Amino acid sequence: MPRIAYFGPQGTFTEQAARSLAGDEELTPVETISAALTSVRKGEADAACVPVENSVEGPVTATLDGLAEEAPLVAVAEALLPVHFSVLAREDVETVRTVASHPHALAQVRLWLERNLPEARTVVASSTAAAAVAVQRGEYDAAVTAPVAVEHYPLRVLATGVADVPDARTRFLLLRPPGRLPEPTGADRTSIVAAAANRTGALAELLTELATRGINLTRLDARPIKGNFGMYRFFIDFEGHVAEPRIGGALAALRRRCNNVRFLGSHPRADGVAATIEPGAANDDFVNAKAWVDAVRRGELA
Ligand SMILES: O=C(O)C(=O)Cc1ccccc1
Repeated sequence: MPRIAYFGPQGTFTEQAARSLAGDEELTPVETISAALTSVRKGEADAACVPVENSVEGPVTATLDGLAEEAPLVAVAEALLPVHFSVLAREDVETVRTVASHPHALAQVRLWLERNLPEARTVVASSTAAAAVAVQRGEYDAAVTAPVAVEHYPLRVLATGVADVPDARTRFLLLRPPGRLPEPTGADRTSIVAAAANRTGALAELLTELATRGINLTRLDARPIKGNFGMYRFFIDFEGHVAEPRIGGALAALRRRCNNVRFLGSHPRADGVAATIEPGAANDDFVNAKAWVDAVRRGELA
């Protein structure tokens, strides 16, 4: 049976995302984002489900770095989950002195913790569910978890629906080895990672290639290139699908201009928001303009 490795253990937000993206695949929890990517690269799993960004803390750096290096993987689908947390504690705990969770979860409940558990020191865990496991084992007093965690880890529920930012969301990717791309839908996202040349204006030139083709960006993150102090690679998401002429043209231009470009996928957006098409930037505009140039080259038009 095909298998999806997800960032676990059981009861993470990523498991929820993987369930929403899975068909008949079996879901297998793994301990880290990097282990999920590795299991696909080794052929132990057919796909990996990992978080990529959230609206409070921004990028999930383990995912970005993991996609820029080693064998290429491409995103074929995404899920967008509203994120609010439960706080779970062991039955025997009277005063919560330690509260564990994934760093992105701790960042999203900082104010709530200050107000409601002022004596608690925060401790970073590999995931929200790993924090619940550690609480069960007696390592910490409480965990900030996904709402489903309590079904796997029977702890005392101190609070539910906890979120400093009410509309917080996290986006998750389903990643596979390169293969057939999802069909374009008109509401797609394309992702790349590129290392701009180290000279004045290089990033501006790269972005101009997108802007002049009427391509709307949805995310831009810089990450250091390890072992190369001061050098960065840029993760760029934008509206559209590589099958569309304006996106294909932009990727070709980036390939010419950048030291390194890696295609990270074109797939339907989870929110279904259709691409903004600027005047002159629709598929037909590109196709017709190319047909005109071809005719000029054949000597048929002036
Ligand atoms: O630890 C988890 O449950 C995850 O899936 C990562 C995460 C952490 C915080 C918010 C959303 C996703």
